[in-house]
Amino acid sequence: MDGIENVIEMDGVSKIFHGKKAVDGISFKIGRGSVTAILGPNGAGKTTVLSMLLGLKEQTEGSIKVFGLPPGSRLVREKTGAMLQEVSVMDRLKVREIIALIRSYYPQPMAMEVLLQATGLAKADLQRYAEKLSGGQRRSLNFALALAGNPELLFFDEPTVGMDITARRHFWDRVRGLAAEGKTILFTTHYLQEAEDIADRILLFSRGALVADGSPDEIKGRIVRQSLSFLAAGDPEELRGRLRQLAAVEEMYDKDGRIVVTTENTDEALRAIFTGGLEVKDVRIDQGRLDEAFEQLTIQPEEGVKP
Ligand SMILES: Nc1ncnc2c1ncn2[C@@H]1O[C@H](COP(=O)(O)OP(=O)(O)OP(=O)(O)O)[C@@H](O)[C@H]1O
Repeated sequence: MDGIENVIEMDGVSKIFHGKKAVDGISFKIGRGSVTAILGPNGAGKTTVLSMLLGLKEQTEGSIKVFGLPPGSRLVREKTGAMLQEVSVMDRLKVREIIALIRSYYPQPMAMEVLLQATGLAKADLQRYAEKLSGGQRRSLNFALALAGNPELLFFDEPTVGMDITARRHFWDRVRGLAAEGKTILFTTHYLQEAEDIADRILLFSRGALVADGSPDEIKGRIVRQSLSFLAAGDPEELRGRLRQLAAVEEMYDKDGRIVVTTENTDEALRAIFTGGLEVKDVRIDQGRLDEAFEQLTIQPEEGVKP
């Protein structure tokens, strides 16, 4: 242990490619033993952030520290493992030889038995040539290579793309096992459910910027507006006019023949509606979901027309 509490520190980091900002003034810290998801749509800058943290790309502005050191330093590399989107394994070598080679680079590699168990690679796969592996087996081999050095910090870039549901579940079960051992995990995904299910913290990226940072619940609580919907029991125009006067009502629109109002506090809005004697019927409360939050935060400006 090196006594460093924050495994990762990014401060005001930007990356410019040919005059275009792919990453725009990002700052965050990642504590030891946490499982963090970088969530965002295609092109949000997720892979670029991982590449900078791995020392594969240099930032244009800002400072990046991993274990208190510049990314890519030898000491950092010894403590880090990564599974990236580009799956390239060394052909003409057997799986056992590739793993042995990568293990040999590290001072305290993970024992072969443990490695097989942690990644789901079968013993029989070890004798096969990498080029003969199926897509799923190649993923397992890449997972094994990421773990070979028994790293403290693991990066996974969209790790479950192309995996079927069973493979995905097994993968995340194994990652949870690694997290339970105290490893720090940072992964990118554009699956909301995955981020919500796996991570204890979500960094939400949109167009290169960090637009929300918190636990899945905090993110929901912060940005998901609750809504009420109902039918008009009397004159709908009069009802709309009176709803506009209520402080608890933020926005109002029609959807599927119902009047919808958004509010920060459904209890207060309901109380105002009933104590004011507003004529409503068939009232429904919608708690809001993370998907809506995601859409709200990552919506492109040209699509950002309010309903
Ligand atoms: N080497 C490069 N040269 C020029 N532009 C780049 C380069 N790498 C990334 N970009 C641009 O930077 C932006 C962010 O890309 P990045 O790959 O980091 O996004 P991402 O969130 O990982 O997306 P995806 O989910 O599609 O992998 C994109 O607009 C992309 O076109």
